[in-house]
Amino acid sequence: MDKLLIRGGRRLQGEVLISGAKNAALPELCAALLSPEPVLLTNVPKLQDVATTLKVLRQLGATAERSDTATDQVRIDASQISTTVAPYELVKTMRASILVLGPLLARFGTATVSLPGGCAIGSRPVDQHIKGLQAMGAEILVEHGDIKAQAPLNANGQRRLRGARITTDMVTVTGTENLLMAAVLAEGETVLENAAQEPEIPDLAEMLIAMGAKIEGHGTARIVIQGVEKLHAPVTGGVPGHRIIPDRIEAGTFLCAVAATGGDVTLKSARADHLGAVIDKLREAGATITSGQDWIRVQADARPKAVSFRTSEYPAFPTDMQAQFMAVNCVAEGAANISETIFENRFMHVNELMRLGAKITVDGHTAMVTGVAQLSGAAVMATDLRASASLVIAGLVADGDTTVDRIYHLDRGYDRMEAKLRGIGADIERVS
Ligand SMILES: CC(=O)N[C@H]1[C@@H](OP(=O)(O)OP(=O)(O)OC[C@H]2O[C@@H](n3ccc(=O)[nH]c3=O)[C@H](O)[C@@H]2O)O[C@H](CO)[C@@H](O)[C@@H]1O
Ligand SMILES: C=C(OP(=O)(O)O)C(=O)O
Repeated sequence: MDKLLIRGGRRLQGEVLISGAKNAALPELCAALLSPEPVLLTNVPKLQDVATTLKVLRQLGATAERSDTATDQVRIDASQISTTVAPYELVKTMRASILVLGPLLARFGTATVSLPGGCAIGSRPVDQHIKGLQAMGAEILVEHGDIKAQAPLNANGQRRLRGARITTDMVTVTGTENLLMAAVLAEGETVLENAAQEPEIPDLAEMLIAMGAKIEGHGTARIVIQGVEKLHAPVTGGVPGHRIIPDRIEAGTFLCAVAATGGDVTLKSARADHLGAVIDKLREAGATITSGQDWIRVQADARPKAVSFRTSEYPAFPTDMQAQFMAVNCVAEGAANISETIFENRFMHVNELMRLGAKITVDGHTAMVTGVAQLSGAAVMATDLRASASLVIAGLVADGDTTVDRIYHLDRGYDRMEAKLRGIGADIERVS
């Protein structure tokens, strides 16, 4: 199994190119199931989760291939689907496979998708996805670990979802995405209240609009969709395809790395307007951040100051940045509280950070971090995707060697992280 070996203490300097967003790529690859025409996506990150999604689409009978020449491009042809069943063997490897449920049910009137189950960060039920689809007339049976869904018969004897007004009990990102993708081909109007506003939602909506969907209010808590009969291949500004937005969490991770180690790094193809809460907190920590339309520069010369924060739905501080910012606080001057409000078990990185000498106590949903002047390198183990990133940041700033084991978690969501870090001066390598 691969590990990362990091020799800490290097200042980071230079430029990094940010990849397309994992959390936009996954629903958008699944959205290709909504059309019989081939869908081209560009700026698709090279991640294990993307490879898994392509496997899920191929298992359904679609062709889904990355271009050999333009390697950020993926083409999906879902004109010939052989099954509408997504089995446990695939779904268990990636929770986001649940995102095929809405598109399959909307276009084919039937879908069976294995229940994803929980993961290291929490129990993560999908009850809101199911309740929303039921409000659209779907009959849903959950048995033997599968969600078996069927759309109602309409006057023409076709199985087609019906538009509905749906208010989810909580803000759910993939729940909003699944219901949005279901609604675009439903009969009549759907109103999604309490919708998630994360930037990946408006990006998905823009892709669907480029395919002929009628959507308003995306990016707000109330999305209104008028269902259409069919969708075509996406065309953006007269050009075939849809370009995925930059990954705000990858960008935020690099910003935190520089805030912790010190340095001067410019992120290219990065959107500061998607990272408002994180940038505010990094400025509070003492970093200087400047930005343009598609770049962000971070300069950090002194030891960071500890900063308290609380995770919440967008536009507040993202839970997917909590672990990485905790790593910054671990080496900061002073003490800070971090409250996690989205997932019940997202402090798995704490014990590993403590192996590196961090001073952290956890009380329920709050971690209290007292910065230390120096972390010391050690062998640590990744427990989930962002926990892995926080251990890499801590390793970059620690004294001596750190090895991070189980980096398959990191590979799920970061595109060649160690190569990008090496490009800005980090001493980091992948070892077997
Ligand atoms: C692929 C993807 O985009 N993943 C992101 C998505 O995950 P994901 O979409 O799974 O997260 P949700 O927004 O759905 O979860 C928010 C909270 O709602 C709860 N919940 C959700 C749905 C439901 O039916 N019932 C329910 O109880 C969850 O357990 C959690 O406590 O948003 C999370 C919150 O920003 C991010 O951390 C993940 O990176
Ligand atoms: C929790 C995350 O992803 P997923 O929802 O795919 O597990 C993440 O990206 O931090």
